[in-house]
Amino acid sequence: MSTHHRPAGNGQIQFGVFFQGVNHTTVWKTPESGSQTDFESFRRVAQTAERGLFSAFFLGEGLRLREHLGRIHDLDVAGRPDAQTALAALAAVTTNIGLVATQNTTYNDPADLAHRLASLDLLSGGRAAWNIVTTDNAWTGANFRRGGFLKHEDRYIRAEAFVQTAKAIWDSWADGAIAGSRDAGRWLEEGSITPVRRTDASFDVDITGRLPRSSQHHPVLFQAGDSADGRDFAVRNADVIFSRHAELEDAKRFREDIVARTLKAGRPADDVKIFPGQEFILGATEAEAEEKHQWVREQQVGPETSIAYLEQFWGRTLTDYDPDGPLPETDPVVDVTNPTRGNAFHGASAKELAAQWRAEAKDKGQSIRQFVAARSRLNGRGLVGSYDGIADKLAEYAHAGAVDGFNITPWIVPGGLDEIVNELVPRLQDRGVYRTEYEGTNLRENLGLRAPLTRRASLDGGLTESENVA
Ligand SMILES: Cc1cc2nc3c(=O)[nH]c(=O)nc-3n(C[C@H](O)[C@H](O)[C@H](O)COP(=O)(O)O)c2cc1C
Repeated sequence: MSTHHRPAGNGQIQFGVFFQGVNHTTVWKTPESGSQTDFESFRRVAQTAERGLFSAFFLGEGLRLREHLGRIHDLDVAGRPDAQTALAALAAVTTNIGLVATQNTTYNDPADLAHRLASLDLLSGGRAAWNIVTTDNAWTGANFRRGGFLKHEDRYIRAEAFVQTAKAIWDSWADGAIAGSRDAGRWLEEGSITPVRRTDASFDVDITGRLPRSSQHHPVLFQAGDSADGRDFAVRNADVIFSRHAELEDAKRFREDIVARTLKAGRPADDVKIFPGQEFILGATEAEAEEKHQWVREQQVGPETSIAYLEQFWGRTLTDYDPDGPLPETDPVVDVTNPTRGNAFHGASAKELAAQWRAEAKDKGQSIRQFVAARSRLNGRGLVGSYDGIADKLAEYAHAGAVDGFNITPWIVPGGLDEIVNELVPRLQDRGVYRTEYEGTNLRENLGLRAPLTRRASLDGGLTESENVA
């Protein structure tokens, strides 16, 4: 792949916060841990993020409780409030931070979702964003009699049609749709709302948008999904990618791939921003951070969690195995690891994977628990170090143009951002790689985005020359 592009980043790092709600990557069992359903947790994280000039507060989505071997998974917290409801409440107690709702295109309907997102956008003063996902959990499909679980390729076909329809709904009100004067007799200018009629394999709709535009025209579009289909979908539709590629060299490779795809899609090289998820474990010194790191890993991967992790791949209960002993010698009872059950090894041979892991753990002298702690995806992504060391590291990311920001996954809620905002942010500002105030009044401006794709021709007469440079 070509490497001649100038870095797509602008030499700055922004932060978002990913309030995970449910996941074993948040430590929920210490006295400092809050509740994942208490509004106070959301409020405190969002307001701390805003004090730290974060661009976005981000919520995931799960439409059904997580399941494991046919049971509800409850080794960590279960249940979380609807993202848009939580964000609407947060809009009232924040003023600048963007409010990002993860919502899937497989089980929702465009007319309904587009309206709810536009409502959040208007009511928050142009701060809403939609993180578009397709959802890979088959168990979610069981909730729905209609539009149940879809094959991977079909999910992206539906996603494309879904997003095009949502955009058409958002664009259906002309800029001057509302009559300027109360004496005009009618509230709306004649012909100012264009009906949306679309019939394709996924939808058959005939609707009109129900709201005028917000100051950022329509919600900002994030995307999370890492396959080739997912990446191509992102460069056709999204403003920002929420990626898994946080480690520096991996982030650079991912950026290159996305820049190439973005140019191919006819967009300027820097048009799609990249925010990988990232965990920060900080301390005043390296030694302090390392000690905290060990503690956090022990909390995240308890004995039962480490067994449950392996069970996903073995396809059977392994509770008779000692978490402090070696990996099971028996082979998995499934042939292929099943991507629809929520793990990350799509289609790998379960037996081969087990043999590989057994050898790896033996080689390193690791117990089940140590192996899983080392393997847990966030381990590869965690940045561990002193305040100054991590600030230097992030400046390196900024100068390399590897990312536009990080979506921080706090390992504890609600206090997990305090140290980042109090200690790390000022050091980044000293290094000139972090904002000292919000630049704009809406999320699109604060992320440094151009106008929405559907609005560019009408605003600019097409892409300007500077937008076209690669
Ligand atoms: C960083 C990241 C975060 C995600 N968050 C969610 C989520 O909150 N809810 C959800 O249903 N899917 C989520 N997904 C999964 C996507 O919906 C998608 O189904 C999955 O990545 C498979 O698509 P892919 O094959 O293109 O990667 C996330 C994916 C990524 C990469």
